[in-house]
Amino acid sequence: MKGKGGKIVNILNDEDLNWQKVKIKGPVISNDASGLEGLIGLEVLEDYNLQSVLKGGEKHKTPKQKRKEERLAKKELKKKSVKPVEVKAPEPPKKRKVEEFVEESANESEDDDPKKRRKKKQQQKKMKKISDFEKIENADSDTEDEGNEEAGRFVKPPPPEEDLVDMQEVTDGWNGLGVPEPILRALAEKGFNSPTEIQSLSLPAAILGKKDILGAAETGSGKTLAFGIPILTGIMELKRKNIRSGIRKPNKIAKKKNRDDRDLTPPPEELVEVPMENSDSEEEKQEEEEIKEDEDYKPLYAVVLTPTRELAVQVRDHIIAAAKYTGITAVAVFGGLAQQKQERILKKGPEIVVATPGRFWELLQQENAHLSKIDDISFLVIDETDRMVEKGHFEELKLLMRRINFDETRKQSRQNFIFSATLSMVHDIPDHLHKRNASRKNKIAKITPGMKIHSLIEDLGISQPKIVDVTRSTQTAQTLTECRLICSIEQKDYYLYYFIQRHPGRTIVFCNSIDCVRRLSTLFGLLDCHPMALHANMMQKQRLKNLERFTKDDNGLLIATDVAARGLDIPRVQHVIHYQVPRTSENYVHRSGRTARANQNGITVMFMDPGEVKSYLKLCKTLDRTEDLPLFPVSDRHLSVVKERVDLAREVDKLELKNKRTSSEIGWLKKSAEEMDMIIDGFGEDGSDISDDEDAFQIERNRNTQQLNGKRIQLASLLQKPLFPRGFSFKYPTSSGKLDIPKMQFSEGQSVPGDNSAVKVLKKSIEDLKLAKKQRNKRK
Ligand SMILES: Nc1ncnc2c1ncn2[C@@H]1O[C@H](COP(=O)(O)OP(=O)(O)OP(=O)(O)O)[C@@H](O)[C@H]1O
Repeated sequence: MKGKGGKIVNILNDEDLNWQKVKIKGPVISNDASGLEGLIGLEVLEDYNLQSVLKGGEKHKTPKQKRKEERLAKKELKKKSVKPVEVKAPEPPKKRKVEEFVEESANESEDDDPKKRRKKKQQQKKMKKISDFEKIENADSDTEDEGNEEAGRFVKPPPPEEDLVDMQEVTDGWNGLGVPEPILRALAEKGFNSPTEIQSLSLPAAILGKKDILGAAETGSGKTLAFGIPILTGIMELKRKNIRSGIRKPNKIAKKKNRDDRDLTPPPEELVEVPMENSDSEEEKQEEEEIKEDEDYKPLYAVVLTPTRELAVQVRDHIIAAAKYTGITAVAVFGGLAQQKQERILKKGPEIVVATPGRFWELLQQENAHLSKIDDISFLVIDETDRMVEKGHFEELKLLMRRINFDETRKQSRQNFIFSATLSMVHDIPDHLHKRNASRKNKIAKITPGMKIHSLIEDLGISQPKIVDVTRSTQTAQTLTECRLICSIEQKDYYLYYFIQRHPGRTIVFCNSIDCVRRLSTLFGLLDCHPMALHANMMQKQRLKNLERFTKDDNGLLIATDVAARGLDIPRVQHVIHYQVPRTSENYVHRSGRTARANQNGITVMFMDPGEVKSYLKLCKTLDRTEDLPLFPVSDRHLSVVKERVDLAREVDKLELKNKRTSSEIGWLKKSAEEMDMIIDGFGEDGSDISDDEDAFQIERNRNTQQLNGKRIQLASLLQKPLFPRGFSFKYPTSSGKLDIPKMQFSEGQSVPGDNSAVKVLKKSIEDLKLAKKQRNKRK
């Protein structure tokens, strides 16, 4: 219907449409105060296209009006419980059926029979799960489309049909966990046919139940994807629903608490809204800008915090691999790299940020626009949590938690993931407290795993998480073989060289200090073992480079501090050597966990000198070990050759150091002489050496150099000879005193046969010892 002179006239084009005049009783020009003043006639239009009417109308609305109308429409729809009409591709009949069933069942009046009622409820629950899963599946295609429109880099052609069939077979093991198809596709590509234990227990609670997860599982058991998959699934869901944040609804208590808090605490000054008197056009302009900003808004959905930089890079890579077909972006932000570069990366608005807490907090303090959205994140992960909450280590984490937990509603609508291999590990009361306990009434009790977990939940402000603890009482991976090697401090270098030569393979050596890493790196460099160092005082670029080189070398040797102990997932690490007994049981578990990952075999050898026995016993107690770790067998016959080489390398190292010192002393002398305008013995007026024979410094330097060169040549010729000659048989002393001689055949150019691994050698030696013991007992 239109009135002449009304706005609607402009909306519809008179020439195209079939307007019909309406006969009105009485005068055509109304002037009778009946509310129709100015009306000169009526026309109706019955045959029209609603879309064009709406579109035409939209043109004339201010953004404010539009938003108001949208709000009203939504309210109206809510009242009527009608879903908003979306232009959708027709859904496959099966999926529609499931949803209809759920809705129908919900609307049906309840049956009188309680048994039937229960059965129906269970059925509804089951169908709801399937429906949720299918909704997520549907979301994938939506998300991909969004990605396609937003950025060309996310455009992915649909997989060919035969691929889909194959993929379904491959990913059968993931059924019923709520993992959407694009993620399944990426998992299939990686050959992950079924979930690991921690994944299958956490995924349904996280994806379908939207629960906080507190997960503890052995090292290398796939914890990264146990939080990575639910986060990616959740982001896909939020994107599909066009929701910026809040994966779950906050409860009423949270809302009330928030209201109460707000009533009690005055808002910070910067949050006080100052009413502005804007003219209409100014307001409209502002709103238009707001809308534009809205369109450009890139939400930060998830933040993952890790204790080390290398781990941040690795977690990002794992997430990116799983997100390959989702269009979701993830970046890593950590200290030691150019801040500007990281700011540039953040400007692109990645949906997931993996970070170390220090750099994250630093950027937040500088009001980085993207990271400031942390208040609105939907997912928070604290990886290696027990390490992250250690006193004095991560003050920034506490500050971050205080900030994001300030708003109770947001806190409640955020999903949290707390993971570590040693989350529930507890320690005995220290000796000094034991003594104090004896004289006290109020005794200090040992903390239980439950208490530890509870205190973590309290510290981090997490609500009723699902606790998934699948760690074994021994805390280490099932496929890990553990042993020790007793020797003096002096002998440790010999045994390390022996081990590396005798058992080639990717090896990580852990030390308790940076100095020790440096010394060993130099020594084993001289012994041609090509070690890579990793410690906190290295340049970050070098750290990453060394790690990369190590990863590429099948016989790589990494010498590191505990900075490499947690989380690093380097494929096919065969040996982990604790050059010193680790300071904590947690460090032992995490260091050892760099091998025997993802059900692969691996061995860990702890070198211990007599001074370390006490630490070793403490470690055994915490790790619930009732028996000593077995001793790793070493063939003493070859230690003399090993010793000769290592000693020579040590001498070369010493001489090199001496030479460097002499050179720097000469340099310092020259510089001082120049500054004081002096001529000193042994140098000409221009500071040049005048005679090598006359100057004491020069004489010493020359002698050193000669000696050094001689030793270098000697070492080089030794290193050219095979350490274990061809046809050599290893002999290990047994407890009976007899020598056990394993039969081995060495091929040309191969010092140790491939199948003679450290694990096998140890197992064989354990069997032999058992046999010898049996025989001894028989004789008795
Ligand atoms: N479902 C799966 N099937 C096969 N391999 C998997 C699966 N999930 C993860 N993995 C692989 O297992 C390895 C270990 O995973 P991840 O690094 O997540 O272990 P983790 O439990 O976090 O170990 P840590 O405690 O040392 O940090 C990785 O190489 C990962 O790609």
